[in-house]
Amino acid sequence: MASSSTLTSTHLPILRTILDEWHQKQPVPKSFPVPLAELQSPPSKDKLKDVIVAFRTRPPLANETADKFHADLYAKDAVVDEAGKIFSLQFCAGITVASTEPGVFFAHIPGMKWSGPTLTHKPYEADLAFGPGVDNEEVYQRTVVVNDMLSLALSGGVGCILAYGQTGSGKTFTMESVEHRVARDLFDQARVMGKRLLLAQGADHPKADTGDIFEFSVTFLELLGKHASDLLELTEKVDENGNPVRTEIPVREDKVGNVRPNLVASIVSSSEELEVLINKALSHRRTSATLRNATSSRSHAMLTITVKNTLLPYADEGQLILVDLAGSERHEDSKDHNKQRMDEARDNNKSLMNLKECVRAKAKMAAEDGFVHIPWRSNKLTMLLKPIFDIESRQPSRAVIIAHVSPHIQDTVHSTNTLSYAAPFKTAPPKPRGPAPYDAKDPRTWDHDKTVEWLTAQFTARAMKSRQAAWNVMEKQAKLGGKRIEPLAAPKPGELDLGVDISKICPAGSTAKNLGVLYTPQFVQRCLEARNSPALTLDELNHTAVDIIGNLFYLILTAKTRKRNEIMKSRKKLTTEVYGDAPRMIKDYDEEEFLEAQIYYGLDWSKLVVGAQQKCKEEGKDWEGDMYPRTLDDLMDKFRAHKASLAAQKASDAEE
Ligand SMILES: Nc1ncnc2c1ncn2[C@@H]1O[C@H](COP(=O)(O)OP(=O)(O)OP(=O)(O)O)[C@@H](O)[C@H]1O
Repeated sequence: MASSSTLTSTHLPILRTILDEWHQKQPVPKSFPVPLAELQSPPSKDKLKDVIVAFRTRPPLANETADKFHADLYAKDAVVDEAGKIFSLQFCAGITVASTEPGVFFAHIPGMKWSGPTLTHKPYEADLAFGPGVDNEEVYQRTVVVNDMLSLALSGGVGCILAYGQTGSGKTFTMESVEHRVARDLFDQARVMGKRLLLAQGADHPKADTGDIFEFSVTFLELLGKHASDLLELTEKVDENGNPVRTEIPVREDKVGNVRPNLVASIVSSSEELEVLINKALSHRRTSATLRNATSSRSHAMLTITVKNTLLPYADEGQLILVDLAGSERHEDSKDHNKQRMDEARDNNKSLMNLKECVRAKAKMAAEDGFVHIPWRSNKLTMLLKPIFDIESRQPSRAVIIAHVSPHIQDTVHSTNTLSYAAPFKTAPPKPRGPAPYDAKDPRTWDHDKTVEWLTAQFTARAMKSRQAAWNVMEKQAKLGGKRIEPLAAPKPGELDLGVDISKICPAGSTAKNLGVLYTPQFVQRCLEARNSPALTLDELNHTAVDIIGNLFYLILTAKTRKRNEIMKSRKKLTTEVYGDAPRMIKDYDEEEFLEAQIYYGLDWSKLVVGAQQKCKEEGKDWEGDMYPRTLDDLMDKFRAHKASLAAQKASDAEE
């Protein structure tokens, strides 16, 4: 393979001829099956994938070809201006879009034989592929809108859009446009959703006209190498090179397992305010990038919009995370860097590799509906994306990754790296497997009748509780008056008023699996619409509905976790069968590694284990069989990540 440095502009005419011949033999490229104007609102949620991957290439920029060859005066198609300066060289494509949906890019890889230059054409597949003629609005509609990312965040889920690619390939161009469009659409969509929810509450709600029930806060974080800082922090301080000095923000898990870096969270209440904030953060990013005498591609920039539903304050907060990733660098690109730049490049590449592992694992897990370990604790970037990768999170999440490549043949080596990085994220939708065998503890296997029975039991328990509470009050009053009342008898059939019509919450044909994919506000809305008596006040019904859907999510999560434990157990059994009964503690760590980890944690070890045990007790979970092995797993994961970063540091020090 000829690298961009061995390829010269004199090869371009022959490469273009080979490419033309190849193009003539190819079928007509497939365009999008549904034109932009006819794009429907999001498909059914069952059909949405957890990870969607798109490729994008941009048009060549003016004089870019000449710049890439440092203006080769002897090129056959060089156009020279009066001053003798090359201002134009004909462009040669390094990428061809063969199909847009499903997406297929061909990378044209130049090579050299004794007989002259050659081209190899390698296909890469994604869910979507955007060629140079596709504008930002279409990219936004086909990635963010079609995949329902805004409603996901407004409904308490987590949506993440990531832009990946080589420096100059168009990541920032895409992400800035996505950010501005999100600012444009988010508030309108929030008002529509708010009005719908308020309507279900009753028309006389004070905010029924505006639908103004969401609160939005925004943070903007920059991760440069291992150093996180707040792009919204105003700073006057500059270092000796004139670079702005921002406070380093620690990125770590707190006691309850959240990763919430201490950033300035700005409250915004309109598209205009969000626009202003985005522009401010982007200008800080540009300024610091320019002052550092580099491009923005050296850092990851993460804009997080957090959404709180004031109508359902006890439901999870939604998040929309937009990440403009640092450009990946090849060793060749970084050979002239100073130590600091090399360290940054190494840290960036490491975080991008970890990100790849996590995204792949998430995509695989969703496609197979099974358990796959997601190593999100392995570095700061993936830790910051914990809500996307933590399999134990109850929040639904979805990620769209847009991989950008340069259109030029001189960049094909880089482009193939980018495409082979992102292509494995594309997974086939889960195969229809027929109904899973019934398992009383796994709602995903329940039929309609069992689901109705469970819902009825949930509402009955709630009604019994309020009946008991009402009786307690009566008994207390009677006691004060020196009287006694009859003990509370079991309700007669039909006597208990549940306050809702269960058949409206779970209509014919619907099962727990269908309810499990509803967002919390959707389930609440359904319950409000099914309200048929004043037995439950609106507020009580809101609470009860959030509790019940929470219980259902919990059962589903526990069923998945049980599966995880079974898989881990069977893995251990397999290892024992093959290797004999090695001196193992729980799972697959040996005693030596276990001891090393305990030394690393010191006194914190027992504090963390006892803390987890306490929490487990409070939550009524299984310690021995479930939470204890998991706690150890987590501690060992962190320890291994620490060991891996020490090893990487050592290796790079040795290289120097
Ligand atoms: N689809 C596009 N159409 C037209 N111009 C584009 C497109 N994508 C990118 N560009 C232009 O290409 C140049 C490089 O794009 P951009 O800065 O977004 O790349 P990048 O990958 O973010 O680079 P870096 O990593 O260095 O920040 C910019 O001048 C941008 O305006």
